Amino acid sequence: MIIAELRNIRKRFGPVTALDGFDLQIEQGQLLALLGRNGAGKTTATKLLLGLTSADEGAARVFGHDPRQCAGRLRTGAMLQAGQVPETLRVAEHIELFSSYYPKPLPAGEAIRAAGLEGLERRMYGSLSGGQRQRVLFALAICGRPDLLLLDEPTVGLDVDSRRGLWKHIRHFVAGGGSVLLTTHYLEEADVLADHVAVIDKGRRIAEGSPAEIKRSICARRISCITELADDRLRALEGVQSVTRAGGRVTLTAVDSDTVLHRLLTADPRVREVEIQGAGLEEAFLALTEVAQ
Ligand SMILES: Nc1ncnc2c1ncn2[C@@H]1O[C@H](COP(=O)(O)OP(=O)(O)OP(=O)(O)O)[C@@H](O)[C@H]1O
Repeated sequence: MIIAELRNIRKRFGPVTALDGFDLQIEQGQLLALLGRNGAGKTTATKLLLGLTSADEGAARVFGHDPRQCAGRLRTGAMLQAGQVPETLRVAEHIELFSSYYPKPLPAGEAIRAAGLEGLERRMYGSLSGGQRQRVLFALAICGRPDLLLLDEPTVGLDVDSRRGLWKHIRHFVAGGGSVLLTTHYLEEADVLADHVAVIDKGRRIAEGSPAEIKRSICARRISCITELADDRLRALEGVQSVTRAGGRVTLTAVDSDTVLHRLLTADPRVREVEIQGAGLEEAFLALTEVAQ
Protein backbone atom coordinates (compact mmCIF):
# COMPACT_ATOMS: atom_id res chain seq x y z
CA MET A 1 0.00 0.00 0.00
CA ILE A 2 1.35 3.43 -0.96
CA ILE A 3 1.32 5.76 2.05
CA ALA A 4 3.07 8.79 0.58
CA GLU A 5 3.78 9.98 -2.93
CA LEU A 6 4.96 12.77 -5.14
CA ARG A 7 3.40 12.79 -8.59
CA ASN A 8 4.92 14.58 -11.56
CA ILE A 9 6.29 17.38 -9.40
CA ARG A 10 7.81 20.49 -10.89
CA LYS A 11 9.39 22.93 -8.46
CA ARG A 12 11.43 25.98 -9.37
CA PHE A 13 13.34 28.44 -7.23
CA GLY A 14 13.76 31.43 -9.53
CA PRO A 15 15.93 30.24 -12.41
CA VAL A 16 16.72 26.89 -10.72
CA THR A 17 14.54 23.86 -11.44
CA ALA A 18 14.86 21.77 -8.27
CA LEU A 19 12.38 19.06 -9.32
CA ASP A 20 11.52 18.39 -12.92
CA GLY A 21 8.59 15.98 -13.40
CA PHE A 22 9.63 14.03 -10.30
CA ASP A 23 7.74 10.93 -9.06
CA LEU A 24 8.20 9.01 -5.83
CA GLN A 25 6.09 6.44 -3.99
CA ILE A 26 6.68 5.20 -0.47
CA GLU A 27 5.07 1.91 0.46
CA GLN A 28 4.02 0.87 3.94
CA GLY A 29 6.86 -0.83 5.84
CA GLN A 30 9.41 0.19 3.22
CA LEU A 31 12.77 1.82 3.75
CA LEU A 32 13.18 3.83 0.59
CA ALA A 33 16.49 5.57 -0.05
CA LEU A 34 16.49 8.62 -2.28
CA LEU A 35 20.04 8.72 -3.55
CA GLY A 36 21.56 11.72 -5.27
CA ARG A 37 24.43 14.18 -5.35
CA ASN A 38 24.44 17.58 -3.67
CA GLY A 39 21.79 19.80 -5.20
CA ALA A 40 19.97 16.90 -6.90
CA GLY A 41 16.61 17.83 -5.31
CA LYS A 42 16.44 15.45 -2.32
CA THR A 43 15.70 18.07 0.35
CA THR A 44 13.09 19.73 -1.84
CA ALA A 45 11.32 16.37 -2.23
CA THR A 46 11.42 15.82 1.53
CA LYS A 47 10.11 19.30 2.25
CA LEU A 48 7.20 18.76 -0.14
CA LEU A 49 6.20 15.64 1.79
CA LEU A 50 6.38 17.63 5.01
CA GLY A 51 4.25 20.46 3.66
CA LEU A 52 7.15 22.88 4.21
CA THR A 53 7.05 23.94 0.59
CA SER A 54 4.54 23.50 -2.20
CA ALA A 55 4.92 22.38 -5.81
CA ASP A 56 4.49 24.57 -8.86
CA GLU A 57 2.95 21.57 -10.62
CA GLY A 58 2.05 18.03 -9.59
CA ALA A 59 0.65 16.57 -6.40
CA ALA A 60 2.02 15.51 -3.01
CA ARG A 61 0.05 13.13 -0.78
CA VAL A 62 0.80 11.76 2.68
CA PHE A 63 -1.64 9.19 4.08
CA GLY A 64 -4.12 10.38 1.48
CA HIS A 65 -3.90 14.04 2.53
CA ASP A 66 -2.24 17.17 1.28
CA PRO A 67 0.94 17.29 3.46
CA ARG A 68 0.07 20.83 4.52
CA GLN A 69 -2.93 19.45 6.41
CA CYS A 70 -2.46 18.38 10.01
CA ALA A 71 -3.85 14.83 9.52
CA GLY A 72 -0.85 13.59 7.55
CA ARG A 73 1.72 15.56 9.51
CA LEU A 74 0.72 14.03 12.86
CA ARG A 75 1.65 10.62 11.46
CA THR A 76 4.97 11.84 10.05
CA GLY A 77 8.25 12.39 11.90
CA ALA A 78 11.20 14.18 10.35
CA MET A 79 14.89 14.80 10.76
CA LEU A 80 16.03 17.63 8.52
CA GLN A 81 19.56 18.70 7.68
CA ALA A 82 21.05 21.09 10.21
CA GLY A 83 18.23 20.29 12.60
CA GLN A 84 18.62 22.45 15.68
CA VAL A 85 17.04 22.60 19.11
CA PRO A 86 17.95 24.75 22.13
CA GLU A 87 21.39 23.86 23.47
CA THR A 88 20.49 24.47 27.12
CA LEU A 89 17.67 21.96 27.45
CA ARG A 90 18.47 18.46 28.66
CA VAL A 91 17.90 15.41 26.46
CA ALA A 92 14.90 14.17 28.48
CA GLU A 93 13.41 17.68 28.57
CA HIS A 94 13.54 17.92 24.78
CA ILE A 95 11.86 14.56 24.40
CA GLU A 96 9.12 15.40 26.92
CA LEU A 97 8.48 18.75 25.24
CA PHE A 98 8.23 17.27 21.73
CA SER A 99 6.09 14.37 22.94
CA SER A 100 3.58 16.85 24.34
CA TYR A 101 2.76 18.01 20.78
CA TYR A 102 1.35 14.60 19.81
CA PRO A 103 -1.90 12.87 20.79
CA LYS A 104 -0.34 9.41 21.43
CA PRO A 105 3.39 9.86 22.02
CA LEU A 106 5.82 7.09 22.90
CA PRO A 107 6.63 6.90 26.62
CA ALA A 108 9.80 9.00 27.05
CA GLY A 109 11.81 5.94 28.19
CA GLU A 110 10.90 4.12 25.00
CA ALA A 111 11.96 7.02 22.77
CA ILE A 112 15.25 7.20 24.68
CA ARG A 113 15.89 3.48 24.24
CA ALA A 114 14.86 3.50 20.56
CA ALA A 115 17.46 6.21 19.88
CA GLY A 116 20.21 4.72 22.07
CA LEU A 117 20.26 7.67 24.48
CA GLU A 118 20.31 5.73 27.76
CA GLY A 119 22.59 7.46 30.26
CA LEU A 120 22.43 10.80 28.40
CA GLU A 121 18.98 11.85 29.65
CA ARG A 122 20.33 14.58 31.97
CA ARG A 123 22.93 15.95 29.55
CA MET A 124 22.34 19.32 27.93
CA TYR A 125 22.00 19.15 24.15
CA GLY A 126 24.85 21.65 23.77
CA SER A 127 27.28 19.30 25.53
CA LEU A 128 26.67 16.33 23.22
CA SER A 129 28.86 15.03 20.39
CA GLY A 130 27.68 15.23 16.78
CA GLY A 131 26.57 11.58 16.77
CA GLN A 132 24.72 11.97 20.07
CA ARG A 133 22.96 15.10 18.79
CA GLN A 134 21.78 13.24 15.70
CA ARG A 135 20.38 10.51 17.97
CA VAL A 136 18.48 13.15 19.97
CA LEU A 137 17.03 14.55 16.74
CA PHE A 138 16.11 10.99 15.78
CA ALA A 139 14.35 10.55 19.15
CA LEU A 140 12.41 13.77 18.52
CA ALA A 141 11.43 12.48 15.07
CA ILE A 142 10.00 9.22 16.48
CA CYS A 143 8.60 10.38 19.84
CA GLY A 144 5.16 11.18 18.35
CA ARG A 145 4.86 7.51 17.30
CA PRO A 146 4.91 8.31 13.57
CA ASP A 147 4.05 5.80 10.85
CA LEU A 148 6.38 7.53 8.39
CA LEU A 149 9.84 8.94 9.03
CA LEU A 150 11.49 11.40 6.66
CA LEU A 151 15.24 11.48 7.27
CA ASP A 152 17.16 14.03 5.23
CA GLU A 153 20.83 13.01 5.15
CA PRO A 154 20.76 11.98 8.82
CA THR A 155 24.33 10.69 8.93
CA VAL A 156 26.18 13.49 7.13
CA GLY A 157 29.30 14.44 9.04
CA LEU A 158 29.16 11.44 11.38
CA ASP A 159 32.07 9.07 11.82
CA VAL A 160 31.66 5.42 10.86
CA ASP A 161 30.69 4.23 14.36
CA SER A 162 28.08 6.95 14.86
CA ARG A 163 26.70 6.32 11.40
CA ARG A 164 26.34 2.60 12.07
CA GLY A 165 24.76 3.40 15.46
CA LEU A 166 22.06 5.50 13.82
CA TRP A 167 21.51 2.87 11.12
CA LYS A 168 20.72 0.35 13.85
CA HIS A 169 17.99 2.60 15.29
CA ILE A 170 16.55 3.31 11.84
CA ARG A 171 16.36 -0.44 11.13
CA HIS A 172 14.68 -1.01 14.46
CA PHE A 173 11.99 1.57 13.55
CA VAL A 174 11.29 -0.24 10.28
CA ALA A 175 11.26 -3.64 12.00
CA GLY A 176 8.47 -2.25 14.19
CA GLY A 177 6.33 -1.62 11.08
CA GLY A 178 7.35 1.98 10.29
CA SER A 179 8.10 3.37 6.83
CA VAL A 180 11.12 5.54 6.06
CA LEU A 181 12.24 7.88 3.32
CA LEU A 182 15.96 8.39 3.77
CA THR A 183 17.85 10.80 1.55
CA THR A 184 21.54 10.24 1.18
CA HIS A 185 24.46 10.76 -1.11
CA TYR A 186 26.21 7.70 0.26
CA LEU A 187 25.64 4.74 -2.01
CA GLU A 188 26.86 2.47 0.78
CA GLU A 189 24.15 3.80 3.11
CA ALA A 190 21.42 3.12 0.54
CA ASP A 191 22.90 -0.31 -0.05
CA VAL A 192 22.98 -1.47 3.56
CA LEU A 193 19.74 0.13 4.77
CA ALA A 194 17.21 0.34 2.00
CA ASP A 195 14.93 -2.22 0.46
CA HIS A 196 14.24 0.12 -2.43
CA VAL A 197 16.37 2.86 -3.96
CA ALA A 198 15.41 5.78 -6.20
CA VAL A 199 18.26 7.72 -7.79
CA ILE A 200 17.65 11.43 -8.38
CA ASP A 201 19.74 13.72 -10.54
CA LYS A 202 18.93 17.28 -11.54
CA GLY A 203 15.40 16.96 -10.19
CA ARG A 204 14.60 13.80 -12.17
CA ARG A 205 14.36 10.19 -11.12
CA ILE A 206 16.94 8.45 -13.28
CA ALA A 207 16.87 4.94 -11.80
CA GLU A 208 14.84 2.89 -9.37
CA GLY A 209 14.98 -0.64 -7.97
CA SER A 210 16.33 -2.82 -5.20
CA PRO A 211 19.90 -1.98 -4.08
CA ALA A 212 21.10 -5.07 -5.98
CA GLU A 213 19.33 -3.94 -9.16
CA ILE A 214 20.76 -0.43 -8.85
CA LYS A 215 24.24 -1.83 -8.34
CA ARG A 216 23.88 -4.13 -11.33
CA SER A 217 22.65 -1.32 -13.54
CA ILE A 218 25.49 0.96 -12.53
CA CYS A 219 28.16 -1.66 -12.28
CA ALA A 220 30.53 0.30 -14.51
CA ARG A 221 33.98 -0.94 -15.53
CA ARG A 222 37.09 1.02 -16.37
CA ILE A 223 38.95 0.54 -19.64
CA SER A 224 42.38 2.06 -19.52
CA CYS A 225 44.54 2.22 -22.67
CA ILE A 226 46.85 4.26 -24.89
CA THR A 227 45.07 5.59 -27.96
CA GLU A 228 45.51 8.31 -30.57
CA LEU A 229 41.77 9.06 -30.55
CA ALA A 230 40.75 12.48 -29.26
CA ASP A 231 38.51 12.73 -26.19
CA ASP A 232 35.53 13.81 -28.31
CA ARG A 233 35.77 10.70 -30.46
CA LEU A 234 36.05 8.52 -27.33
CA ARG A 235 33.08 10.18 -25.69
CA ALA A 236 31.05 9.65 -28.85
CA LEU A 237 31.55 5.86 -28.72
CA GLU A 238 28.21 4.36 -27.73
CA GLY A 239 28.19 3.09 -24.13
CA VAL A 240 31.07 5.28 -22.91
CA GLN A 241 30.07 7.08 -19.71
CA SER A 242 33.15 9.15 -19.01
CA VAL A 243 36.63 9.85 -20.36
CA THR A 244 39.64 10.92 -18.31
CA ARG A 245 43.27 11.26 -19.26
CA ALA A 246 46.35 10.95 -17.05
CA GLY A 247 50.00 10.26 -17.74
CA GLY A 248 49.49 9.47 -21.42
CA ARG A 249 46.75 6.92 -20.66
CA VAL A 250 43.04 7.32 -21.22
CA THR A 251 40.43 5.80 -18.91
CA LEU A 252 36.89 5.15 -20.10
CA THR A 253 34.04 3.98 -17.89
CA ALA A 254 31.27 1.84 -19.32
CA VAL A 255 28.65 -0.60 -18.04
CA ASP A 256 29.15 -3.01 -20.95
CA SER A 257 32.93 -2.93 -21.25
CA ASP A 258 33.11 -5.81 -23.78
CA THR A 259 30.99 -4.01 -26.35
CA VAL A 260 32.76 -0.70 -25.76
CA LEU A 261 36.12 -2.43 -26.20
CA HIS A 262 35.02 -3.77 -29.60
CA ARG A 263 33.92 -0.28 -30.63
CA LEU A 264 37.20 1.15 -29.40
CA LEU A 265 39.24 -1.39 -31.40
CA THR A 266 37.19 -0.64 -34.51
CA ALA A 267 37.68 3.11 -34.09
CA ASP A 268 41.40 2.75 -33.34
CA PRO A 269 42.94 -0.58 -34.38
CA ARG A 270 46.28 0.62 -33.00
CA VAL A 271 45.04 0.98 -29.41
CA ARG A 272 47.67 -0.38 -26.97
CA GLU A 273 48.15 -1.57 -23.38
CA VAL A 274 44.47 -2.18 -22.69
CA GLU A 275 43.50 -2.91 -19.08
CA ILE A 276 39.97 -3.49 -17.79
CA GLN A 277 39.00 -3.18 -14.12
CA GLY A 278 35.75 -3.15 -12.16
CA ALA A 279 34.84 0.30 -10.87
CA GLY A 280 34.05 0.88 -7.20
CA LEU A 281 30.46 1.45 -6.18
CA GLU A 282 30.90 5.15 -5.48
CA GLU A 283 32.56 5.59 -8.82
CA ALA A 284 29.76 3.66 -10.50
CA PHE A 285 27.19 5.95 -8.89
CA LEU A 286 29.10 9.02 -10.01
CA ALA A 287 29.25 7.59 -13.53
CA LEU A 288 25.50 7.07 -13.49
CA THR A 289 24.72 10.63 -12.46
CA GLU A 290 27.41 11.94 -14.82
CA VAL A 291 25.68 10.29 -17.74
CA ALA A 292 22.42 12.06 -16.96
CA GLN A 293 24.00 15.49 -17.17
N1 LIG B 1 14.98 28.05 -1.06
C1 LIG B 1 15.71 27.93 -2.17
N2 LIG B 1 16.02 29.01 -2.91
C2 LIG B 1 16.73 28.89 -4.05
N3 LIG B 1 17.22 27.72 -4.53
C3 LIG B 1 16.94 26.61 -3.82
C4 LIG B 1 16.19 26.65 -2.61
N4 LIG B 1 16.07 25.39 -2.13
C5 LIG B 1 16.75 24.59 -3.00
N5 LIG B 1 17.26 25.32 -4.01
C6 LIG B 1 18.03 24.80 -5.16
O1 LIG B 1 17.34 23.69 -5.70
C7 LIG B 1 18.24 22.66 -6.07
C8 LIG B 1 17.89 21.38 -5.30
O2 LIG B 1 18.21 21.62 -3.92
P1 LIG B 1 17.99 20.52 -2.78
O3 LIG B 1 18.35 21.15 -1.49
O4 LIG B 1 16.63 19.93 -2.92
O5 LIG B 1 19.08 19.42 -3.19
P2 LIG B 1 19.67 18.22 -2.32
O6 LIG B 1 19.70 17.03 -3.23
O7 LIG B 1 18.94 18.07 -1.05
O8 LIG B 1 21.14 18.71 -2.07
P3 LIG B 1 22.12 18.47 -0.81
O9 LIG B 1 22.54 17.03 -0.89
O10 LIG B 1 23.23 19.41 -1.11
O11 LIG B 1 21.36 18.80 0.40
C9 LIG B 1 19.63 23.19 -5.77
O12 LIG B 1 20.14 23.74 -6.95
C10 LIG B 1 19.37 24.26 -4.73
O13 LIG B 1 20.37 25.26 -4.78
